Amino acid sequence: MLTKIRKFIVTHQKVSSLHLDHMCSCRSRVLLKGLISRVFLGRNYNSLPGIIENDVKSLRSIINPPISKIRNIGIMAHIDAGKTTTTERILYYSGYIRSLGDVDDGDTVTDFMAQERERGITIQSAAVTFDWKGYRVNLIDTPGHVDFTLEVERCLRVLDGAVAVFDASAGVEAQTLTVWRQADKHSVPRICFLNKMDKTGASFNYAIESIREKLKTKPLLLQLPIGEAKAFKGLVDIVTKEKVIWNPVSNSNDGKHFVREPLTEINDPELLKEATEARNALIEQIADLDDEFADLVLGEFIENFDLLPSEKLYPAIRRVTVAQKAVPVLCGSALKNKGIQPLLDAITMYLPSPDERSDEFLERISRLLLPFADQHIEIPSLTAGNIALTVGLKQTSTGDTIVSSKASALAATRRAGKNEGKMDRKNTETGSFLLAGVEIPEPVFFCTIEPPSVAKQPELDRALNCLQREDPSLKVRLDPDSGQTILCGMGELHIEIINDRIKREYGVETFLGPLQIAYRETILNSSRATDTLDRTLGEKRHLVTVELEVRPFVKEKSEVTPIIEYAENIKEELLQEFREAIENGIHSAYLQGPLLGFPVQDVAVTLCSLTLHPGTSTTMVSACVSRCVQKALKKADKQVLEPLMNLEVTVTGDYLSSVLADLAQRRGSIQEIQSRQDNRVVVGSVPLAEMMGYSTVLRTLSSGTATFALELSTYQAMNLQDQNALLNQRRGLA
Ligand SMILES: Nc1nc2c(ncn2[C@@H]2O[C@H](COP(=O)(O)OP(=O)(O)OP(=O)(O)O)[C@@H](O)[C@H]2O)c(=O)[nH]1
Repeated sequence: MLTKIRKFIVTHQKVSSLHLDHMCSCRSRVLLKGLISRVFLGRNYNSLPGIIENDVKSLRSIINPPISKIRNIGIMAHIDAGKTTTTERILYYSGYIRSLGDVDDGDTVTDFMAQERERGITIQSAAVTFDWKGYRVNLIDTPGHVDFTLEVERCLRVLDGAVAVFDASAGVEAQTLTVWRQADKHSVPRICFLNKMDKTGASFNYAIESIREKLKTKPLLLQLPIGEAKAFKGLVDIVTKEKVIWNPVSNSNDGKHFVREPLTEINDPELLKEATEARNALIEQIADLDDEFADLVLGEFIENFDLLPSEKLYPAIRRVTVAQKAVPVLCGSALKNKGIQPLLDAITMYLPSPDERSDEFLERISRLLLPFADQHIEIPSLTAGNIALTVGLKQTSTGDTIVSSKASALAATRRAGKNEGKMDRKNTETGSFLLAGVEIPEPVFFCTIEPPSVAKQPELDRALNCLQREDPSLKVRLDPDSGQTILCGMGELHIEIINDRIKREYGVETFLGPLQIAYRETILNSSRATDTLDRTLGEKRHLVTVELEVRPFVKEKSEVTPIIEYAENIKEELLQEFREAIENGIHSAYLQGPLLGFPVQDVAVTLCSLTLHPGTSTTMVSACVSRCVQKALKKADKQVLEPLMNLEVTVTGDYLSSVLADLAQRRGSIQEIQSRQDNRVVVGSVPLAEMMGYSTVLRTLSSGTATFALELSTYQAMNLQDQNALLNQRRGLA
């Protein structure tokens, strides 16, 4: 059997991120993407007016941050929108300068050329590096003047994200349009910052409208201003429904201090109403752009968006931002020191790291090693026919084939075909140049696994992720009801070893729940159901009606993959567009059976009819089909299936009878008893549920002489009595 087709491009030592060397030194050298360009910045922070050496925070506060914690960001805008002032505030709040510079006084950090200071404008791109909440940010302040567009373009080529600064009283100005197009050309994800909210004439709504109209982009409103122009006081965070107010105790107005407070019905009824409406609109907007988020919203939160936690919104905002489907919009006043810290948070939360900007099918090999038992020797290259190890692959799992490019895989396939002289046409497809992957047996045991504290959950997730890629027979899933992490493995020992490795190799103490059997479910007769889903999300109406039938379908080899059939009256065009969505819906319904929530098998589905309102999303079709399948399954007579194991016990003759007697009590059936030299080999089958702790019992029965092997044979129907006992036990009745 061939594994899933996955191809990766392997690039050796590809430099895809922006490396900033010795940023604090006199002539900082910036190594740009692909080592193509070099920009020399004549800049000495330590000689700035008002800044003495000790004022500058060490850039080593995060040593070698992981690539996921790096942000290479540009700051771009029309002339005078306030980039330099914003950058100055950023450096101040992140601790790299102790006093605030002012473009009007000519003492900012980034405008360091004499001409820049004299004219109060930015000409050359200046790069600064700072750390913010565990992230390393390399930020380039680009010129806003139309004469220096080339400089902007030079920067954009190497940036992974950008902040576009606007004058909130002017909205989108000419140069912003030009820079925006350049950023489009280089596919740079962006965040908008509506600056100068304190200025007379500042208008949040006007600026948003002009972003929508002129930049032809979808603004994601993440904040609302509290007051405008002279009345500008602070912000409402729409995601968390909190108000953010700067300088609460007003002995200092440098903006370092601010408070975040939840909006309440008593203190801020108007703001709370506005924030709730804006949050609901934001949720609808993101659901329209991101299927994963739409699934979440439609599944759990459609009745009440207030229940959707902020933690679920952040990753979705990030995804649509990185995919450039929409642009988060924040606001503030750099000059009046308001709104900069949330902007910094947004940069780290929503803009991509260098590795996220590379091709999604790109995998980097950092080192090649030759194995000598437990010693490894690093080698520069490897020729065909050899075996070596590599480290650091992030997206590859056991069983995948890695190729340097589609073209090289095709060429290799053709060459192989020529040599063998018998390749058929089908085999000249790239996909056929795959090594046979590993056949992964279905896990039969599962148990919950928990870290010692919630804070350790990410470490546990990381460990499980790595272990799963190494060992595809280990499966990890989340229990949709309890939210617990579930480990599924091949046996007691397998799960024990995994648990032990998590402790030793990843340093996470874990707690395992009791080991449980992975049952399956099926139905005994056919049943029909109809379901309709009618939702309006944003401006779109999604309306779908499905009618389908489920029926028992036993194949020679039972498996969970559903058999799907379509009634003849379903139009071919409809199927072409929605087949995948329908099948995804059926698959997801099969994952949780109607009796105990175990996977469903041996059931065929016939889609009898499908009617759709034009524009209905595929996610809605999936959701409706899934719900309808579950409804139909629930109506049928149901049956639990239990794993039946092939068993071989090797035992000396004197213990044979006690082993057989014990197996009889375990609902075992014996097929034959073979003789192997002095030993007897008992071959039979037994339900897995009866084999918990069998190794200890067998050891006692045979004084430690017998051994046994177990392997999944099939899933068989439980008899009614055992099934009822199991159902009662599961429902807490026994
Ligand atoms: N009222 C108000 N004025 C601001 C704000 N931010 C910047 N300014 C003023 O706007 C003018 C331009 O600010 P800069 O920070 O130099 O703008 P820039 O975008 O870097 O300009 P270039 O480098 O020339 O492209 C200066 O006079 C600032 O004091 C703000 O939030 N509110």
